[in-house]
Amino acid sequence: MTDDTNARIDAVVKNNPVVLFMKGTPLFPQCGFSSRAVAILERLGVSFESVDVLQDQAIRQGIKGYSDWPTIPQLYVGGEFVGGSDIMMEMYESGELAELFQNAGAAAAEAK
Ligand SMILES: N[C@@H](CCC(=O)N[C@@H](CS)C(=O)NCC(=O)O)C(=O)O
Repeated sequence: MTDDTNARIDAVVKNNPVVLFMKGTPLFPQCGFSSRAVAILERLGVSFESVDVLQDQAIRQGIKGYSDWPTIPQLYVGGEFVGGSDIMMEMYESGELAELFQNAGAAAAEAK
């Protein structure tokens, strides 16, 4: 991955509380895994920034090296990699994902 791609990914991840790297857009996901990730976030009522990796091959490949995770979608909360759609689903079902967003929200509120 080039330094430029790494810097672009880093900026999106660090400057947005919740970011989903996905295929397609939340309105028109282009893959079942991305669609599932969007559905989980929408179910939790979380507002998020999305990045369509199909629009940028450098980001599509670069994000895998950035997180050391081989697939898309990828969820980042508070600058940290959380996981793909399987992990999101497990965390959603256990309540862990809702808790993560609550804690992230509390941290953002405290920082103000
Ligand atoms: N277990 C993963 C599966 C995701 C997956 O298999 N993604 C594939 C198809 S969308 C992928 O990213 N392949 C590499 C690529 O398309 O660059 C998850 O739950 O997120």
